[in-house]
Amino acid sequence: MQQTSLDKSKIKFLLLEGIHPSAQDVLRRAGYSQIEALPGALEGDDLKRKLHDAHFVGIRSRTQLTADVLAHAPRLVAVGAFCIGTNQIDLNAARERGIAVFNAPYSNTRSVAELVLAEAILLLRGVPEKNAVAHRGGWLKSADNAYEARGKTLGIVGYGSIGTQLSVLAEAMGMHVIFHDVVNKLPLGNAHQAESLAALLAQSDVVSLHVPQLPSTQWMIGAAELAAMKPGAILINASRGTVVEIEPLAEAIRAKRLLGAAIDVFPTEPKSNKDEFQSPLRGLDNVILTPHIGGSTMEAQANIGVEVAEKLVKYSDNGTSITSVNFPEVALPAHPGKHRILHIHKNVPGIMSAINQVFADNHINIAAQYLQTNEKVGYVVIDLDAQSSELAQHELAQIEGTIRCRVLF
Ligand SMILES: NC(=O)C1=CN([C@@H]2O[C@H](COP(=O)(O)OP(=O)(O)OC[C@H]3O[C@@H](n4cnc5c(N)ncnc54)[C@H](O)[C@@H]3O)[C@@H](O)[C@H]2O)C=CC1
Ligand SMILES: O=C(O)CCC(=O)C(=O)O
Repeated sequence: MQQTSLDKSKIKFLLLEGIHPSAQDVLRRAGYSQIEALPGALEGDDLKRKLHDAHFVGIRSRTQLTADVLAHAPRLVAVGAFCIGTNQIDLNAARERGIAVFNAPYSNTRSVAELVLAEAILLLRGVPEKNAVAHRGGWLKSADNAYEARGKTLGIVGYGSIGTQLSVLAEAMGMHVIFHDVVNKLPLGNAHQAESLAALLAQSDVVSLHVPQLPSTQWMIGAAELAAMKPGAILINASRGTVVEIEPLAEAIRAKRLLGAAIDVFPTEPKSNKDEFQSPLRGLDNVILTPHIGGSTMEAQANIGVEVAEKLVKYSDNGTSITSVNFPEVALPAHPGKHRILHIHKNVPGIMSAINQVFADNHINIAAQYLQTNEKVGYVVIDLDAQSSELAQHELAQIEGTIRCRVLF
């Protein structure tokens, strides 16, 4: 169980994976000075060593925060995922340790949608292959297998933030849009929901995947699904590398059953820009291979830096956990003149009564109290007079089921 009450000068932020400097600007403006920013991801013992005394860590998609890694981060209060996906973090393990996780659910949406649309147009025209041939000194002037996007059907799998943004852009280009989602979604514009994934695959000239990494999306496009696509169709994956089986895709391209593909995410991705990228798709001219840069634009990265850093600052400064992906969400007002206790506990019967008993037994007046729970964890925030906070924190920390107890001044 962690008991903490630190002033800002002692709070350590570790920012990995080249997070945009806008994040540091936000943290410094908020009064935090202990910030270590590294350009790459860390793993294994290097990651554990760095996390040992960090209170906050910022990562992107590469750093794996497993249960084992989190167990080596005794002071960690919150994680900032400076991206959309949070599959690289064991969210349950974090929650059970009282570690809140925040992300940026919308800041790179547009960047992904624009890239995908551009790839669809280039692939429909066979540009990647013509470009590769020209680089080798050839000249592939031909209209064979070159098509306009206008009038073609785009099938979007996963009609969430990116899928819907892409849908609007594609319709503006004159494409027909159909989509498949596990949830019934309001279609934008003239798009409509396909009856099933199979129906979408059978009708689409371009299939683009925008689902999260989940057990249910693992290998959702394999040999059978590729065979169910229209002959000469195009596949685009800028979601997660676990969604598409790469060998059957390479085979479908080699056999010219599919016209082309654009793949931004891979089952195994190099750990850094210095490592070799290995894939059966290498050398296939009509496959666009990009190094997981769907969200990597200056605009998106600067916005993400600000958005996630602001969430970490709010959580650190006053306990606000709104938009956390694994934690009860509490929006808290400022607490001028009061100390604030943040008590994170297992959501078990009787624990709130034990907490309130501490205040009754010690005659401590509660100025304000906020409670939010989810299935596993409760998060109670209590404002009280400064002279009582040390005693209250000490007593609250003894309650069975306490995960973490922090005081803010
Ligand atoms: N390549 C890159 O750099 C980036 C990749 N991403 C990836 O894109 C994913 C999607 O992002 P958003 O659109 O913001 O997420 P979102 O959560 O807004 O949308 C995902 C949609 O997929 C649907 N879905 C879930 N399971 C499904 C299934 N089995 N079949 C069909 N639909 C299913 C959901 O109902 C939801 O509508 C992220 O989870 C992330 O992994 C996101 C940003 C950048
Ligand atoms: O920019 C990154 O590092 C990861 C982008 C991504 O995949 C996401 O936002 O989920």
